[in-house]
Amino acid sequence: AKIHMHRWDVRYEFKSPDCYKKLTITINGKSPGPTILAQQGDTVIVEVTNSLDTENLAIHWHGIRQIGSPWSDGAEGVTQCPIVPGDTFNYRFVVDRPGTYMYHAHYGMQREAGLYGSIQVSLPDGEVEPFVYDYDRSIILTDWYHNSTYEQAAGLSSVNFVWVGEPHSLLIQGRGRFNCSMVTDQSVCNVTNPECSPYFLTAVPGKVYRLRIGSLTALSALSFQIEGHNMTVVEADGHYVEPFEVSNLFIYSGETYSVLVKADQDPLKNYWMTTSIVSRNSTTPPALAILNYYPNHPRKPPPTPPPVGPAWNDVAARLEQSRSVKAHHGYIHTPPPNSDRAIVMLNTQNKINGRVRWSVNNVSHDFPTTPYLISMRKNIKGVFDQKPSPDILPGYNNYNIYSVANNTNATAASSIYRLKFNSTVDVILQNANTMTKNNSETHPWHLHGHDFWVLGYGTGKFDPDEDPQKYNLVNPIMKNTAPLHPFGWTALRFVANNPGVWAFHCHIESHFYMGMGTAFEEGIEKVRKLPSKIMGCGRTRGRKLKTIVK
Ligand SMILES: O=C1O[C@H]([C@@H](O)CO)C(O)=C1O
Repeated sequence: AKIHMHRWDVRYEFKSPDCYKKLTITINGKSPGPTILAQQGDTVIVEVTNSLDTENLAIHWHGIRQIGSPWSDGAEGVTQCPIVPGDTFNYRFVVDRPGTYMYHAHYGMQREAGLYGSIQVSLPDGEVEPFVYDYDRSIILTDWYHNSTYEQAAGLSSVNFVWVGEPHSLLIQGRGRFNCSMVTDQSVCNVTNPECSPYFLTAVPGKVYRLRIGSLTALSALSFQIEGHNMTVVEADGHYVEPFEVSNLFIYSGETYSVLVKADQDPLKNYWMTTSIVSRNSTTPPALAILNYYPNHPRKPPPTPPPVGPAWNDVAARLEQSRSVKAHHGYIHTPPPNSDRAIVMLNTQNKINGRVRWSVNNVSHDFPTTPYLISMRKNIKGVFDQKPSPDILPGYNNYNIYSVANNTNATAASSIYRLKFNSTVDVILQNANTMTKNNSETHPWHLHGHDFWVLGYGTGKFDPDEDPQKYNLVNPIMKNTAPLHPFGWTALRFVANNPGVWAFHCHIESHFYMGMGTAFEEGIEKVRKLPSKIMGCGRTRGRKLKTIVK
């Protein structure tokens, strides 16, 4: 196994990814940042220098389980103190499974300022994938706001709630196009800026392309489509999928998919690749990229109008595609037949102390200033709420998921779930109506430190007697992120076998910021000695000195 050493300098720079000039977080001058390439079993070391000057930093390696290195997970408040301006921090982890992963900032709402990139882990020498292709490309889809994360965070957490609203544009691999005619100042928005020229993928006629598509949107659920070409889904979150064909790929923030595309259309023209918003009635226009048939000019616009994405409110189509994602027949990890514990997580929008928040079982999550991993491993008392979050909302049976949420009992707390080491845990995510009439949103839930089996998706309210009998225990896909569809439920199973403390949260940046998450602790006593570099905040600060003074 090899060791890959990366040195990253993270700073703010003015960039124009959608032609509009905005302060963007870059890595070594780039957003998206450099792609991490490694082979299964390799060690990756990323030496991160925080040159943001006035802002803390933490970076999460999304989909990497961090077995034996929970302190490298990069979840600020959970596994480490933030990297303060000017400081350097080494992330060191083993990439133990082949597949498509991502990295992104995990401090405040920093991810949406542009700190993200791809991780590609290849198979060991001599091993092959269960599908063939000629070339592969990584494409990360994001949505993009011209407002600063500070402005957004202040609006979300004030009593006079200001919602972030719909994004200004969508980006395909860091490139989009804002309508500059809405901006008078040419120096702020200029369509001829090369930074916002459309992304293109050059295809040699007859060849097969593996597109590794990831989504790191701040808010939006997306559909991705290529004019005139179907796509065969072959990988999801690092696991092989029993291949199925789609004309559009639904993808939620935090997910990755590999699709195969054959360049078998008219080679004399180029084709549109587009991504558009679903699940919200958005005003944001689709992003356009070009599938360029060699040797046409890559900027030659396709002669036809871009394909229109699916209807934003067609939940059934999205549910059906979610259900189609199953483990590839030669690569099934069979889940344990039963679970030791089932946690039903009711997702609600609430008002707490006059502020709009999101809750699970009436608990809206607040992060403690002392990271859980450190306080639990070092037995520092009194830094987070010890009363565990409930496994089911008291009165759940009478909760009407279709009525406007008015459960005034919700509180903000830093409590988490403690799991028995090696136990099998089911999490049933249950959606509900928001505080807006006839409204329920899509929430992609992401689990750190594990892959879970997706046992099933359902509509309406989960029935604890009937629905588990319909779980797919035969060939469920394993993932690290799965959508919870409007007014529906999603059932997940995982084995709590990775010593550490692991965040579990809605991957929508603003929802996570508004409390939509929690954490799981398992086997904390098995965690090796914590590196001192993760400390320095909250009650982890100056501990030795304190003892001496006493
Ligand atoms: O958290 C959210 O708040 C708004 C809306 O529910 C209240 O303005 C919205 O669309 C969200 O997803």
